[in-house]
Amino acid sequence: MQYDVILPAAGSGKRMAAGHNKLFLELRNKPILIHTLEVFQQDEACRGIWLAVKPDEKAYIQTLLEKYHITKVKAMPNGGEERQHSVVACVKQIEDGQIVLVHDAARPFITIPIIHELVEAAEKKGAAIAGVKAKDTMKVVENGKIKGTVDRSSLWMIQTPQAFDFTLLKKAEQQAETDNFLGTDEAMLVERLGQSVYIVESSYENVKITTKEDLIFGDAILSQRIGG
Ligand SMILES: Nc1ccn([C@@H]2O[C@H](COP(=O)(O)OP(=O)(O)OP(=O)(O)O)[C@@H](O)[C@H]2O)c(=O)n1
Ligand SMILES: C[C@](O)(CO)[C@H](O)COP(=O)(O)O
Repeated sequence: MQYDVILPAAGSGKRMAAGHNKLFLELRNKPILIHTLEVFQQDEACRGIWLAVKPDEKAYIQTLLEKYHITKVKAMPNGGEERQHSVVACVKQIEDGQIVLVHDAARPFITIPIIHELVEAAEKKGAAIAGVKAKDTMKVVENGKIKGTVDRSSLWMIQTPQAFDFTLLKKAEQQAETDNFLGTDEAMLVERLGQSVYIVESSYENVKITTKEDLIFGDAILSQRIGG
């Protein structure tokens, strides 16, 4: 069970408003980006890491890779305007992928058992994504008015990693480019091909560091894991 992982890390962190790439913020004295990279560096099933970065951040990231002995990064292509474009930039660099995962570099708390469940599911079914069951009631709102409530029993909050047969992922990205379609995750691109995508139940700890409150939650997760 081998896989490659694409880590889009070329965002602007607007919602974090840190004044720089939020992935350079530290949790327990270590950059968020490194926390994420270390999971895949340590996973023997991970063949290679493909990291989409901002051109002007490449040199700094290279120093981080050397400092933390991250040796699996195969390429650091320039990210794009949208997350999807950053993922495509990595897809174009992978030559002989079989199972490829796409994982937000901003999700540092993913664990190897969940990764392996996703890889196994993608090997069997072609596409599998991480998610957790919705905990809040979800409603459709238009102009400040509730238009309806979505049945929560079938609602999941979707995360990454998202694992794919590489041929399928490439086909989905190519079709999206042809159609000028922009999705918020890669699963959307595969779904629109009519391909079934399967869920693997993940953890509520697998948060995406997006706003400042997530840093508080993230520190608490690390404290619990380290026992500190
Ligand atoms: N053009 C982009 C946008 C996002 N990302 C990456 O995709 C992941 C998830 O995106 P998000 O959490 O939205 O990060 P940002 O786009 O940086 O945040 P914001 O939307 O608040 O600006 C992050 O690891 C981010 O670095 C990327 O590689 N290229
Ligand atoms: C891919 C994702 O993490 C699934 O929930 C999410 O859609 C990314 O959204 P973002 O706005 O690009 O962070």
